Amino acid sequence: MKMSIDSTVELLNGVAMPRLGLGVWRTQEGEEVERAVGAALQAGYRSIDTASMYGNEAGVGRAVRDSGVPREQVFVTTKVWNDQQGYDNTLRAFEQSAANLGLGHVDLYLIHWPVKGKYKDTYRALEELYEQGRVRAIGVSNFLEHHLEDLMGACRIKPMVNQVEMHPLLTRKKLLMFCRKEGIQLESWRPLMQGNLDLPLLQELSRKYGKTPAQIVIRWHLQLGVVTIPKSVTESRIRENAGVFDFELEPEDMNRIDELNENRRFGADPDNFDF
Ligand SMILES: NC(=O)C1=CN([C@@H]2O[C@H](COP(=O)(O)OP(=O)(O)OC[C@H]3O[C@@H](n4cnc5c(N)ncnc54)[C@H](OP(=O)(O)O)[C@@H]3O)[C@@H](O)[C@H]2O)C=CC1
Ligand SMILES: O=C(O)C(=O)[C@@H](O)[C@H](O)C(=O)CO
Repeated sequence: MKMSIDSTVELLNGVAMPRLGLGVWRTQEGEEVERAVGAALQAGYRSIDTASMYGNEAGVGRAVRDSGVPREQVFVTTKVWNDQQGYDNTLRAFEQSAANLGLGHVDLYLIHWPVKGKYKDTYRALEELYEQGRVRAIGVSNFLEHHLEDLMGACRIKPMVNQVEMHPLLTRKKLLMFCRKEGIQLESWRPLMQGNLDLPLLQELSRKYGKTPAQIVIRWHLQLGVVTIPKSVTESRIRENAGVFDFELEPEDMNRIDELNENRRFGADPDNFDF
């Protein structure tokens, strides 16, 4: 029998978060981001992942407002950038992001990267915003186990989400287990390896299931219980990437994809970044 997957996961505080969202990194502010977000909402997406660093929060907000989809049905994530961290700076950065978006509350507010010496103060500001009802959920991004342990030793409200680089060449099994044990929802960025999908196994599975390599990879994330946010500005691909709820990868194929792991990052190492 086909494994059916709900369209949302329940976060630690009971808030429902869509399992699939549209990522908008390097999607230009203005027409490009408005078109992409509009196409995604029309295709059934109900989650958009932006960040103050992406420079397109205003376009995301306009596209959501103009879509005709009720605000409460759309889950919008944004993130505090590295040079905005610290308690007071983060509260200010949030006001700017909220004004850019123009959507009232923010659904999920994340610390973008674990800036040493600052992320605990930054997180205190996120707790404050959560308690004030300005954000429906809070969490982190690019946190390794040691960052999470350090933060959880100091915070009052457990992070609800950890958004990290994850894909078939970087499977993050230990971190995934750790987050599952803690009830922290893992969310994968760069899920499609930036479009580098021409691996022989993905081509083979594409033929076997009658699905594209991108759909095979997105389905692998979903069957692992990971929330994912593939990016595209191409309408046909935006629709394609949402066509992942009508088939199921067999357990042995899930394992074969797991075995592609090379611990290979396309992005920065959270223990060694400088931006
Ligand atoms: N928290 C963090 O630090 C980070 C978060 N992110 C988030 O994660 C999102 C996704 O990651 P991202 O780095 O954008 O990379 P992805 O792995 O999502 O890949 C995006 C690339 O793949 C292409 N693509 C999309 N769909 C398909 C398809 N069906 N077939 C072939 N190619 C396809 C896109 O092209 P095209 O657009 O031309 O269609 C684009 O070039 C970001 O947009 C951002 O929201 C990303 C990096 C870091
Ligand atoms: O896209 C993001 O959210 C990121 O944080 C990264 O792309 C990061 O900015 C980076 O890779 C810088 O080179």
